[in-house]
Amino acid sequence: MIEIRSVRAGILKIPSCTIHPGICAIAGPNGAGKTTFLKLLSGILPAKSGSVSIDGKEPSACTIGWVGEYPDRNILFPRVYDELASSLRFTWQSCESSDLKVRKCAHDLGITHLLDRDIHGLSGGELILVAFAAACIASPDLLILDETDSHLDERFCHHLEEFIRSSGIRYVVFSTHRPEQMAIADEMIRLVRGEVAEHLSLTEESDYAFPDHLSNPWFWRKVQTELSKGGT
Ligand SMILES: Nc1ncnc2c1ncn2[C@@H]1O[C@H](COP(=O)(O)OP(=O)(O)OP(=O)(O)O)[C@@H](O)[C@H]1O
Repeated sequence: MIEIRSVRAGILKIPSCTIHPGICAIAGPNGAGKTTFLKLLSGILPAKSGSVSIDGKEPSACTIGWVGEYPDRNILFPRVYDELASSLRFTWQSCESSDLKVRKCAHDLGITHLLDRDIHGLSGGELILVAFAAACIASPDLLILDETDSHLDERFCHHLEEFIRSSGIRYVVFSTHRPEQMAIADEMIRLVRGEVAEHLSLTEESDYAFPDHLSNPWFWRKVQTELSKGGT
């Protein structure tokens, strides 16, 4: 579990919050504290008081993958292939093993055609996919996606859940403004002015009342289920 206890950090005031293994969506209006919350989980932002632990360890002792809205700021290598292989370079694995991992991940994400491209010529969405692949290849304990979906098309967003679930990454926490994206999560936390206004499971329908069906993650869950069955 990810346990947050009596935390104050930046705008955040969180008495207690537990995130379970799986996919967790962070929702809330602009300035509510979503990115701050993600920084807290990743250890980038230390808590002024209280504690954060991931399976009993401090975030700094865990492998954290972070993909932001503008990943070009964190990309180190000019060629896509080298960026994807970067996290494997110092892990004592053979070049063959590292090459296989890079090519499998690129294949699974549908970005094999980008492997020899220069990072600087990529579109915003392609950059996100490359940063996402590089983060996943490192097998993080926690993968954080901060509003990455704002650059991604519907086809990829739909594919994202399948990829994440087959990746074996224990915790994925992402922020989004899109209810149809929240629908891929197992649980959702809604922040308002730095506080947890709601924290609910999306695997069991509750009596939570979303104002209308288009802002209701369960509505989108049903749409996705129908689409995956080939319905209309
Ligand atoms: N380094 C900082 N120094 C001062 N204030 C900050 C800092 N980082 C964030 N804030 C403030 O904390 C609040 C929450 O910011 P945060 O980026 O976490 O919001 P958010 O929910 O991710 O917003 P958005 O949906 O607009 O991206 C905002 O009012 C922001 O101005």
